[in-house]
Amino acid sequence: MLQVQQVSKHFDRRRSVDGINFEMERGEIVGFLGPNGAGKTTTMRMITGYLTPTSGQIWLDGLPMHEPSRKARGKIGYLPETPPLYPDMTVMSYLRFVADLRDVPARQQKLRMSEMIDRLGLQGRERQIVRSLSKGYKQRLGLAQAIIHKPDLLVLDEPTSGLDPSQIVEIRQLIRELGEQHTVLLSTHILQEVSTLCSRVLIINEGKLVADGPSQQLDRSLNDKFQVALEVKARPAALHTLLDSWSWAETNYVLAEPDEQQEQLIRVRLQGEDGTDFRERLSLALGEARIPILELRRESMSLEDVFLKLTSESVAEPTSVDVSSSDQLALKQEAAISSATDETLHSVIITEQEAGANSKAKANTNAKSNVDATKETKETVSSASSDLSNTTTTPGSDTTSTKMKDKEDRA
Ligand SMILES: Nc1ncnc2c1ncn2[C@@H]1O[C@H](COP(=O)(O)OP(=O)(O)OP(=O)(O)O)[C@@H](O)[C@H]1O
Repeated sequence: MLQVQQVSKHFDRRRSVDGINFEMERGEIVGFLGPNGAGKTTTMRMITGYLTPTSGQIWLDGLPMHEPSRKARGKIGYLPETPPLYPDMTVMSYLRFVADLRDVPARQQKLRMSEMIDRLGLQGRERQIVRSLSKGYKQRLGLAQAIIHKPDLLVLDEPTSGLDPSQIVEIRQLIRELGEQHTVLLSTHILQEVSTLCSRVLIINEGKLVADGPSQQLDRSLNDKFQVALEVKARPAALHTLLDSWSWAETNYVLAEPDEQQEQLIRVRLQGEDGTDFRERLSLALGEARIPILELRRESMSLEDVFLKLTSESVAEPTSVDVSSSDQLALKQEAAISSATDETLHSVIITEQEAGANSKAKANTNAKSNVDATKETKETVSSASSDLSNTTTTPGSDTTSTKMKDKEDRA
């Protein structure tokens, strides 16, 4: 339905959007994510025909949006970050005005306006002056103006930004309902919003598209091996011997006190050879060794982890399904390191069986700098969006001592 082909936008020679490509199918709800200044709004404004691309083409149902005709514009509904409302009009007079602008035939206008009132939950507010509406109701009216002409594609720029939690829930529900009849492109900083609303996610960073795929699949493509986080009570020495004897799970890291002979709480992250779930086997093996399990949970990257990873590094090509093994290695190191506290980073030794001795040394250095980069990005992103920072979690943050070993080192 929508084809964005090699689109760039330069402002004063600065590339705000840099050669992006993607397509959207009818009926999709696509989340458009990126840090502040990444180019989301600029891209959306080009798709809606409000900005002309410096280069590239945008096609909507075969009509060129890079040189939009009135007919092409009529196929799009757009809710910018600040809803385009006239504060001195009443709700009804504003809807009539927009219906006129959007070429809704005069004989259909009354019906269409009352449909908008019902659909957007604006009953009882028809005669209210727009200025006096709450932010949530202004957003509803903004959505009404975006769909009054029954567009095929709905483009929503941060539709829940600045709303209180109950208004966010209401607007999300409305978007979900709108998604049943419209194709939706939605930009947001709230990753949970993408998980709950969107079938697919696009991530843009510094004007370039760095990821495109179903949100679930993005997580898997960056994390294709089954991983578990485990907390047990054992003597580290005994646990190491047991872990070494398993061929079906590889130890990513172990967090334990230095005393190898002292029974203690130990945190372990294990990784299977592939995506097979080995939790049952693991619990049986630990039971047999009489090692009590205090916690066992599957570890996967959250959408937030994916977002932070992809926006904290420059990626030339969008990640859709595959990543290189070196990328996976860096990811594991980053994940392991981010589980340790700041105080414990100095004692971290990276474990990677598939990496050679040289790359191990390099990995160690990279891992530490990754921590700084990741922390910095997290700070940037969280200052940019309080919603994002609310969902940040780093397992193992209360650990007092970190020791990471691999089987080779111990041998
Ligand atoms: N009209 C303009 N003139 C000059 N620069 C612009 C203009 N519009 C956008 N930019 C620049 O383009 C870059 C991308 O901006 P854009 O608004 O698209 O980012 P965004 O991802 O929507 O950010 P945010 O999440 O903060 O809204 C920024 O560096 C911005 O300053």
